Amino acid sequence: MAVDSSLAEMHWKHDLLGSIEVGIVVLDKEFNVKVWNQFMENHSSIVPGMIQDKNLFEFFPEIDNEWFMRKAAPAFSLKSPVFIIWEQRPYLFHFDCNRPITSQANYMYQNITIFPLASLTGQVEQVCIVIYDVTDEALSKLAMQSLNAQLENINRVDGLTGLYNRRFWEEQFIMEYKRNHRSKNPSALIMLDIDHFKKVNDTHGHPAGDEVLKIVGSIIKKATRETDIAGRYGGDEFAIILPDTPAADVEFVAERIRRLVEKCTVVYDEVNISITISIGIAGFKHNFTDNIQWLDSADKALYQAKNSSRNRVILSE
Ligand SMILES: Nc1nc2c(ncn2[C@@H]2O[C@H](COP(=O)(O)OP(=O)(O)OP(=O)(O)O)[C@@H](O)[C@H]2O)c(=O)[nH]1
Repeated sequence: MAVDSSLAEMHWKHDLLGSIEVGIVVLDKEFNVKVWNQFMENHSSIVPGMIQDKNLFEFFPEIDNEWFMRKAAPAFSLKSPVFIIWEQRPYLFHFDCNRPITSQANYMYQNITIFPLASLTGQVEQVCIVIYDVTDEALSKLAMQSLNAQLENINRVDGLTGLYNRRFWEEQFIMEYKRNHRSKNPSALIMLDIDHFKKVNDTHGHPAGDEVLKIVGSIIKKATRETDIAGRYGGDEFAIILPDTPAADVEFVAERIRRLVEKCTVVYDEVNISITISIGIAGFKHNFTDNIQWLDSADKALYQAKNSSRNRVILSE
């Protein structure tokens, strides 16, 4: 018996649309659904009979329709395909991610292509949207980005105190020095050193000394602004850049840190350890010829503080 050829064609088209692992949706100019394949049915639980000839946005209110219509416009008017990658928008249809429970994805990441479908007259009355599930690719790229960010952070941060390490702090200091030459608002530099720290180590042990360093680091973090650049310069010495800050304000910050350290008691192995710090401050001067001069000024002020009974803040001339 001869099979009607158009019926046979319909049959294989149906099979084809049903078996491919991408979403296929055909829309007319009013964004009414003309084709809805098995992939779309499986992920949305909407069968073709329910959505056929209905407006897409009524079924998917989460789609930003203005944005989507703007994106699809070139497919209708210029007859050119449009690509939307997951980095631009993670998904068009909010479908669950069918990965194992251990997966971090809360939804299916999607790449989208919108193809113009031209009629025999060359007019584009419909477009075909192809939805690719790119969850695995997206997750591995996001994991890689997060790993890189962690590595970058490890490279910048002192493991003990959580402040910037010396190398990164010095890079910032050089940039700040150059910026100050162009700026009208001078920044200031604080150098800070724990008093008689060797004695802390000798009396209570190195781990107790480490605890003291951690506490001083956390006090510095608490007492400074997010825009200030605080680093562990080495051993028990810390350095802080305070961008665009007048000397009087810097003295106030330094004094606050000094008092907080003086008031706090570090408890280690049930032993109370009291400490003090000495602080030197140097404001930026336009006659500095390199950044080391700025550092030396702050260091000299710190040395003066150490030499005048410690537990003091000295502002360089
Ligand atoms: N616990 C611990 N000690 C450190 C670390 N890095 C350096 N030190 C010690 O810090 C001490 C630094 O001492 P100094 O700054 O030279 O002298 P000080 O005893 O603090 O005396 P003044 O600075 O003159 O008040 C040395 O004993 C170092 O061994 C560290 O990461 N942890």
